[in-house]
Formats: sequence, C-alpha cells, structure tokens
Amino acid sequence: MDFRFNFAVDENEHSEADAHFLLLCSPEHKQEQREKSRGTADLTGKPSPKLAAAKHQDEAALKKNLCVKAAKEHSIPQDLNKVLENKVMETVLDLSYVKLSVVERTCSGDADSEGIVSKSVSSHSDLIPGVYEGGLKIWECTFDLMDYFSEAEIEFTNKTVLDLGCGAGLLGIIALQGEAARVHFQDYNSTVIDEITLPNVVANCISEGRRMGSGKDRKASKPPSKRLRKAEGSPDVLNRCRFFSGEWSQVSQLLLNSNKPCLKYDLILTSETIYNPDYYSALHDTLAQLLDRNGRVYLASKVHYFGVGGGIYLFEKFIEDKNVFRTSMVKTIDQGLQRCIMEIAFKNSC
Ligand SMILES: C[S@@+](CC[C@H](N)C(=O)[O-])C[C@H]1O[C@@H](n2cnc3c(N)ncnc32)[C@H](O)[C@@H]1O
Repeated sequence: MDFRFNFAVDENEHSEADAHFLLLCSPEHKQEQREKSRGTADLTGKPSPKLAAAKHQDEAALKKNLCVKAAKEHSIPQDLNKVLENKVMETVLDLSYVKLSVVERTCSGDADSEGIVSKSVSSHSDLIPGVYEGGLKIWECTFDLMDYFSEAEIEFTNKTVLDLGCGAGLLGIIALQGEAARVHFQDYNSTVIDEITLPNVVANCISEGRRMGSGKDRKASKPPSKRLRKAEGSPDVLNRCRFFSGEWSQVSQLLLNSNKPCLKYDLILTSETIYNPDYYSALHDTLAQLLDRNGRVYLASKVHYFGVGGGIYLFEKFIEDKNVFRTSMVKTIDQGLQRCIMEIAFKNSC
C-alpha cells in the first residue's frame, strides 16, 4: 500500500483548517498566567526579565500547540443501517472495512464537516499535520500488529482496551472479537470516527455469518466483498464500545473526567502514531495517564518516517528520557521499510 506524505499545505489551506479547531486555553492555564504576571511584574508595571523569559516560553509552547483539537465522544446511532448507508465494504484477513475510494467520492457536507476528505484528495496527501492525521487509510503496521497478536497469543478476554489513533479501528475490532470487556476507539478526526471507524465496527459486528468469538483462526485476505448486507448488529458488542475524536491530551482529559472512578486500560494498541516528534509529549503523557499500572502498550511503527522525522528509536529515546516506562522491542519486520513492534509498560509494573 502506498502512502503519500505531503506537508506543503498552502496558507489558504491553513486558515481554512483553523476554522475547524478550537484554540483551547484551560481556566487553570489562564489562572496560572494571572498568578505569574502578579508575582513577577515590577512596580512600574513593566515585565521583569523573569516574566519576559516566561512569556517567551509560553509563546513558544502556545505556537507549538496552536491547534489543539477539542475532544468529543461520538454516540452510536440507534439505526445501524444509517451508519452503513452509502458504504461499500472490502475484506482483508476476514475483516470488513469501508472502501476509501467510495468515501472519497461520496463524503462531503455534514458528513465531513472537517473537510478532511476533500483536503486529503486535493492535496494528494495522507497527512496534513494538525488537520488530517491519516486515519482514513489502513496503514501497514496495523497488519504487523495483528500478526503479532496471533503469534504472541495476546489475550483480550475481559480486558479494557484502547485503540489509540485507531483510523479504521481494525486493532480494536480484533480485541472485540477476542472478547474484550470494553474497547474504546480514538482518532484525531471526527470524520474518520463517523465515516470509517464506526461503520467498520458495525460491519464486523453483524451477527449474520460473523462470529464475534476468537479471531485467532483468521484466514488470509479474501477478495473484496459486494455492497454490505443489512445491519442486524449485535448491540451487546456495540455496548462494549465507545468512540472519541480529538487531540490526545484533550481526549485523555475527557476520559479522565468522564470516567469516575478513573478507568484505566489494560491494553493500549497503537499503530503508526509516532511519525511526528512534535506529538511525542502529548502521546507519552496520554499513555502515562490512561494505562493501568500493570497494563501494556503495543505500538507498531516504521523505524523511520522520512519527511516527517519521527521513528521508533527517537520515540524509544524520548521514553527513556522521561523515565516513566520501560520498553522492549518484541518484533522487527525487515520486508521493505523496516518496521517494529514495541511493548511498553510502567517501570514499576509486574
Ligand atoms: C497514520 S494514522 C494511523 C491509523 C491507524 N492506526 C493505522 O495504522 O492504520 C495516525 C493516527 O494517529 C492519530 N493521531 C496522530 N496524531 C495525533 C494527535 N496529535 N492527537 C490525536 N490523534 C493523533 C490519528 O487520528 C491517526 O488516525
């Protein structure tokens, strides 16, 4: 599968994109700012050198985090046939997934309020940083992680699982098939959740001809299937799912605030999410906030993302410097661009 990296987004594209973001400044942050200025301004009202330095730091941080996409929980529509309306499904490794070229032709207006489908098509780009983060496609490390789950016989039964940066959501669907107690799906883009992830989960939850048991005996790719059958979903499966969109730090706050007592994940599954070093801090903190004390993260990635700068060794070093997690490389794949699977656990976990 080919991936198109194109970061030459023109200025119009940016200002148009900005309309889709909320410039978030938390009340706590504002209070901090007020306290900072009270504590360090001198009697003339001019900022002290200390304040000027702090201001400079804040501006740099603000610039980096200018577009912080707000988090949102997506409800599951009552009528599951609506979710599958206009969708054509294909099949890979016995899993159904929405055919992207049809979405590209049909998804516009309210169905794509973020405008990411047209932006991705017109810019010939699979990634537009801060606008569209690649979730419309299935990236190849997803399949590496799926293979690893069966080889290592990863157990999902009764686990609480997060598919982080889910895109098509195939990893979460595997966890559902493996009888996970709960599976939460997160993607940066709300269009991805509504038009790709949710339909894929519904399509794979159809009772007719589909067994929501162990997915361990999955066969090799089948030819693309025809238009989708009627959705007679298994609501019990959907009751085990929740769907979120937004930037990681925002989603993490939403999850922490909306789940009392605090819900932590036994397993966090994440594929092709470490391409951009600018996001490492938010990703690391999200993992630290949401992973159970004895939980595990399975992260699949290319060794290096040309043109973007991220990669497995850079992220490994980032984690090492933070000193919160231990990592181990559990698999490397040498075909084409080298790829890896990393297991991450808290330093003091069992
Ligand atoms: C390249 S796509 C990979 C999609 C999917 N995991 C796969 O392997 O097919 C990267 C995913 O990470 C998520 N992502 C990237 N940066 C993010 C950020 N800063 N905040 C939230 N989600 C982010 C996007 O939603 C996107 O779905």
